[in-house]
Amino acid sequence: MNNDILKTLYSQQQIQKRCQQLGHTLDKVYRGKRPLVIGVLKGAVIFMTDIIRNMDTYMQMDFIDVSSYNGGTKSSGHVKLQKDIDTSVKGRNVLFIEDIIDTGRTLDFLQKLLRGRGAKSIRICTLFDKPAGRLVDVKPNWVGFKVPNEFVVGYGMDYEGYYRNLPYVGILKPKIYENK
Ligand SMILES: O=P(O)(O)OC[C@H]1O[C@H](OP(=O)(O)OP(=O)(O)O)[C@H](O)[C@@H]1O
Ligand code: HPA
Ligand SMILES: [Mg+2]
Repeated sequence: MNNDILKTLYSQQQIQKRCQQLGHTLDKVYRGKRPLVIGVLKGAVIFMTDIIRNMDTYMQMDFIDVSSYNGGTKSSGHVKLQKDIDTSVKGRNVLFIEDIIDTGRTLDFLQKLLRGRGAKSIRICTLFDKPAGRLVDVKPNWVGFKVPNEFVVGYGMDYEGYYRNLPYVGILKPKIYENK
């Protein structure tokens, strides 16, 4: 897999350090609020498991599965709900955990969905933010790192389902996805 990466953007060590910092910040914010922490499948799984272990806060977790890239490098423009959460969000403090916000479509869809179900508060923590990709106005409350307007993989982020298990994040060589 390493051979397919053009450039490393953030190392495993940098990511782990940032997870600790963000976890401690969220710990202070959510202490006593019993949040429902929702991971957005599949990309957020790796970050979710790292961040919550840096929080000494009573919380519950759930997962929602939406997809719009279908494994490729371009958003289809249509966010499809593949699997819903099992928990009621009415009156709950919801914290979304995401791997990346790019066009903003995924989180725009999810915020609207849970607002309609009566969540008390909805906040977003994303490890990566690609502001130059934004097509819909979504503002995360906490961001780990910014990434340039390139297709990035690793630490949960995929191309055709691969590379999620890379412990670091890098730019994928365009030759991997060109002529597809
Ligand atoms: O801001 P956006 O343009 O909506 O892009 C961000 C979303 O796209 C990716 O998910 P994807 O739909 O590829 O599903 P996956 O998490 O299963 O890879 C990523 O994990 C985010 O959830
Ligand atoms: O740059 C990206 N890489 C992987 N998945 C993504 N989903 C949105 N943007 C990206
Ligand atoms: Mg995702």
